[in-house]
Amino acid sequence: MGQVLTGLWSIFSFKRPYKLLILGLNNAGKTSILYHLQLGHTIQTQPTLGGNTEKLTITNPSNQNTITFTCWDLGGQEQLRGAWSLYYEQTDAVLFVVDAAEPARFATAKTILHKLLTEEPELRQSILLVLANKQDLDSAASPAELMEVLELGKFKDRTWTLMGCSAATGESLNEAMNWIAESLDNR
Ligand SMILES: Nc1nc2c(ncn2[C@@H]2O[C@H](COP(=O)(O)OP(=O)(O)OP(=O)(O)O)[C@@H](O)[C@H]2O)c(=O)[nH]1
Ligand SMILES: [Mg+2]
Repeated sequence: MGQVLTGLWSIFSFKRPYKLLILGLNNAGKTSILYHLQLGHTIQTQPTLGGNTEKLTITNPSNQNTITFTCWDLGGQEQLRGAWSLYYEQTDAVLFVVDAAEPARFATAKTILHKLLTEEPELRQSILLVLANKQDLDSAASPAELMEVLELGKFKDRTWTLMGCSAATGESLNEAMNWIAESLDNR
């Protein structure tokens, strides 16, 4: 009887996988991050021309819930960014990746990120995690520096955070996914 009830409960409490969109300028490290999360090690990447989609399953550390994500990693080259909006529908979380070692492109990254936050109705309910990637490089800006440059503090109505990470070493990638899982579970 207990098993039947548990089975029925799992049917009625079924949740669709969360949709995670991985965006950012080309060369930021989006694909490297996705596959490090999935495979647990660094892979060699090519610029993404369409998109990569992968399923990720993680355990929310605060309540041990198993959470499944459908992840979409889109190409960040300028001529490809116009197609991003085709993927916005029902996005639960945006992972916006910045190459922290390329200050010359911080202003462009900021413009694009602010546009996503202010001009895209389909992303209004999405939580946001900004990753300051390539922290393994000495020249990388710190998360605190990038926080200032990107001026995220003014987005008071949005659940967001910014973390440093490295797809080369795997530093902080699991913590990043844990933050997303906890934030979505608490929504
Ligand atoms: N040192 C270092 N290199 C990285 C890191 N993450 C990515 N890279 C390198 O940066 C380059 C671009 O990485 P990708 O993951 O392909 O970047 P992307 O954001 O997917 O780029 P597009 O697909 O063109 O949008 C590759 O040479 C990666 O090996 C990192 O954390 N540290
Ligand atoms: Mg890519």
